[in-house]
Amino acid sequence: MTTLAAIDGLTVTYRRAPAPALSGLSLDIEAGEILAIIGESGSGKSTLARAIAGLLPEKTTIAGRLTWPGLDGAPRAGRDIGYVFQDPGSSLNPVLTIGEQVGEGARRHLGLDRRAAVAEAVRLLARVHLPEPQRIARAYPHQLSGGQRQRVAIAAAIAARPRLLIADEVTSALDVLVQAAIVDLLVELVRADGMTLVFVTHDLALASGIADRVAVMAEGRLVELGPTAEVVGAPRAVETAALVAAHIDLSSPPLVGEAS
Ligand SMILES: Nc1ncnc2c1ncn2[C@@H]1O[C@H](COP(=O)(O)OP(=O)(O)OP(=O)(O)O)[C@@H](O)[C@H]1O
Ligand code: NI
Repeated sequence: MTTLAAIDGLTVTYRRAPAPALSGLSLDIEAGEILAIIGESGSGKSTLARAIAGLLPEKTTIAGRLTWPGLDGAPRAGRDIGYVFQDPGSSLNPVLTIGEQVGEGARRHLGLDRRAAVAEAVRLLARVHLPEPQRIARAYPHQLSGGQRQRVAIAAAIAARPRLLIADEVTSALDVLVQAAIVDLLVELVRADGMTLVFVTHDLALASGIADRVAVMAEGRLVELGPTAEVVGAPRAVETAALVAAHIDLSSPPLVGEAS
């Protein structure tokens, strides 16, 4: 297996924060894997995701190393890494058409002219299974449902054909059926293109349904990392065990690795 990104001793302290949000975190991301990052609210999942993508705010103190053995050099923002946020309403520009914003990445990074970029946008909108992609390309974000907007955000994130896609709680604002469809879409896209997916969620069931490996975070530290079935079936960290137990208490569908 090729290592796409190697994180070594990463410590992140936000400006004026009393304590680091990430403390000495080490983790390799393998090329082509689906890696889920789970943990309670405030455990540092989004901080890790943003650190990997180079999206931490200015004046954040960052120590440790992040290297990219799987890339030719440092990743280019928006090109080598695609990022999908929780709320597509805030990541999409309300005054640009869907086609303009999805085509923008292709125009900038793949050197397409305006016409070609619009055609590429329509192709991408079809890839994320939006009905009538030609019509949607001419629409504005407010004319779409939340699930459709999230599909648009995914199309925009993959427009420059990134090696790594980071999805941070991309389904938590959606209802359950739409959640499942969006997760299926992400898996379909990363498998088809050989992309690597970092899937951030507080939902262990959602993570265990798709991930090759699961990383469990607590209080800014990595407390467990392993193949999904092992982590879920035989948790070693108390924090993982608590997440599994909380899931069973909710009597949701069985997790991977549980006896049914
Ligand atoms: N921009 C920021 N400035 C200061 N502190 C921050 C900032 N963003 C996050 N934090 C703090 O860093 C810690 C980790 O937050 P982070 O958002 O990474 O957690 P998370 O696991 O993604 O949580 P959630 O599940 O709620 O999204 C928390 O204590 C949070 O309050
Ligand atoms: Ni978060």
